[in-house]
Amino acid sequence: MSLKIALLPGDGIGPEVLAQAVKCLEAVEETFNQHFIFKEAPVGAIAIDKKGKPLPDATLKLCKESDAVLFGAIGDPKYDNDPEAKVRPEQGLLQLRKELGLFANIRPILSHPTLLDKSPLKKKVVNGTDFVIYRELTGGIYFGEKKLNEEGTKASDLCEYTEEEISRIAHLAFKAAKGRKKKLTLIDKANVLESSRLWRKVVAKIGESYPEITLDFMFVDNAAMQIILNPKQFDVILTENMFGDIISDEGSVIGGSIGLLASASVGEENALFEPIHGSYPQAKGKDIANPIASILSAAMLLEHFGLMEEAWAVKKAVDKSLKKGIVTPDLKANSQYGTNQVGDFIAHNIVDIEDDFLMNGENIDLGKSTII
Ligand SMILES: NC(=O)C1=CN([C@@H]2O[C@H](COP(=O)(O)OP(=O)(O)OC[C@H]3O[C@@H](n4cnc5c(N)ncnc54)[C@H](O)[C@@H]3O)[C@@H](O)[C@H]2O)C=CC1
Ligand SMILES: CC(C)CC(=O)C(=O)O
Ligand SMILES: [Mg+2]
Repeated sequence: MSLKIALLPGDGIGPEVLAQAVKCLEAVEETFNQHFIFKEAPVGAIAIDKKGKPLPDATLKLCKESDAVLFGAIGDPKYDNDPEAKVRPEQGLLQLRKELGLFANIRPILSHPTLLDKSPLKKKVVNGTDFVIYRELTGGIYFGEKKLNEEGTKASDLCEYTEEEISRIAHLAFKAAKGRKKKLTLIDKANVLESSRLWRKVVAKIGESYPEITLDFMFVDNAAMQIILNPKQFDVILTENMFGDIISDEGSVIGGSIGLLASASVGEENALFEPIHGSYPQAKGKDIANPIASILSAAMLLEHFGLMEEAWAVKKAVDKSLKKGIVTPDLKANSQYGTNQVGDFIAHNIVDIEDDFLMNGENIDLGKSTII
């Protein structure tokens, strides 16, 4: 298979972690005889500096012409610390999601057996956690009308949803639940927000056509507590844009580091893969950022195109780095391994699935994920 992949490194640690994902895809090319055509383009703060806007036209064009986008991260303190800034790196990512129609952001949250002591939560609480968040990505408060009065003393952001926007992601989430533990939890704030009441109504109606799925509802404030008290109760979580953003960072505490969590953003025609973390500017250029979230995002890209053996090989190599302790300092204080070394180790361990089977006699189950 030949795939055109747009690489958008972005800002901060984005370029460093994305480079490790590319190394792994190059190892997949060599090992499995696949062909990837990589083309790179600026986005975020670097694009504002170079081209005057966070999503230059040529970057958007490249993404539209590619089979998939592999994204690093965007964001820079010079904008975060300037409330008056007229243009912001984050607008580039939001515009890209909208333009590509990426309405569903899929964020798997898993505990890893060798990392149970990395979570501040009790081992018995996190052990066996395996849920996935379906976060609506192109609607809600991040995209609603923004207002600031002339005096600069009153501001508002509108949260709007249509039945259609809710329904298309709800169907994806119900279908995902069918292949999992058959439970779907809608997280909302329907006791207060009109938009959440529409979510409940639409999702309950759609649930009638998925009778095998147990549907329940949870208010987001309670959910924020339940995710760290009893994460194993969840299977598929469906939620709106901002709630999904917040609870997924919270969920990363279960796995031991946000530097492990990958995501896929999908729509009717396009797909983008990115870590859930941001540009972690404090770590830029220090070779300490965990590249695994980016590498596992590349594995999700492979899965998206049905390259299951290839994705499995990447995840297996990630597993090996975790088991052997070849990890960045977020997972092992004073670790001697940096972003690049971890990336090299994982890339070198992407081996042909048949060889691995013969060497280790392992019972390989391609349908079962290790980290993602
Ligand atoms: N998708 C994106 O590109 C996103 C961009 N951002 C932007 O990123 C910038 C920084 O935002 P923050 O709130 O500090 O979030 P962040 O996710 O960049 O960092 C928060 C904390 O998470 C940890 N962390 C993040 N990535 C890591 C990695 N790969 N390895 C190890 N530890 C890691 C670090 O402890 C860091 O202090 C802002 O400008 C923000 O707007 C934030 C979230 C998502
Ligand atoms: C920076 C935001 C636009 C995005 C974000 O925090 C996320 O998608 O997790
Ligand atoms: Mg976020």
